[in-house]
Amino acid sequence: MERNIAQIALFAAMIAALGLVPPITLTFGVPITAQSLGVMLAGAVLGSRRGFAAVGLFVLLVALGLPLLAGGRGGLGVFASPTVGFVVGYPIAAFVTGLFVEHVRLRSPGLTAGLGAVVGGILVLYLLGATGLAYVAGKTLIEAFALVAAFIPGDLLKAGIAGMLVQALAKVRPQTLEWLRLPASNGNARL
Ligand SMILES: O=C(O)CCCC[C@@H]1SC[C@@H]2NC(=O)N[C@@H]21
Repeated sequence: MERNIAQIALFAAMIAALGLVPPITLTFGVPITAQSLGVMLAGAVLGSRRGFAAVGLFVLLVALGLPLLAGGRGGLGVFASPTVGFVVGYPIAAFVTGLFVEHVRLRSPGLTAGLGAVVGGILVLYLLGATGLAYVAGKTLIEAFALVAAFIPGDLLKAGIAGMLVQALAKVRPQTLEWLRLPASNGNARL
């Protein structure tokens, strides 16, 4: 229990720390940010429920006004900005990444985590992010998807980094990755 709380707090703090990397804001008001790497890692390392809790805690602190988003932003105004779908989608992206690693077995933990990050941290997050962007900026969903496609190369790189970090963690501290111990007979797909 205490260990869970400590890990959840640690990952929320890590996402906040990644906000210190200066963002590059694109013309449509959504930045390239290192924080989405933290979201991928939270799901890939902690799994679905604890990953959701860690990222949810981070988003709650932002909503309460702490300037934890890249560039020192925070407060309820964020939820009326072009990034609303991404911020609301962060915990869901971590949850889906976690679900993936808990239920799919690939050749290595790193590959499982990397692909989980692509599914949760790119596919699901972009779906929510583009929906929010379309709503706030008065664009069609197709137009919003065309805009957020600009993030794909950077986010594929982040998913690769998440996979490599999880692979290293699986070697030096496998007990951290609780999902590694889930039995294959537990409905897990082996690919
Ligand atoms: O700081 C915010 O208000 C949220 C920014 C969301 C940015 C999204 S996350 C997925 C994609 N990859 C990036 O680097 N930026 C966008």
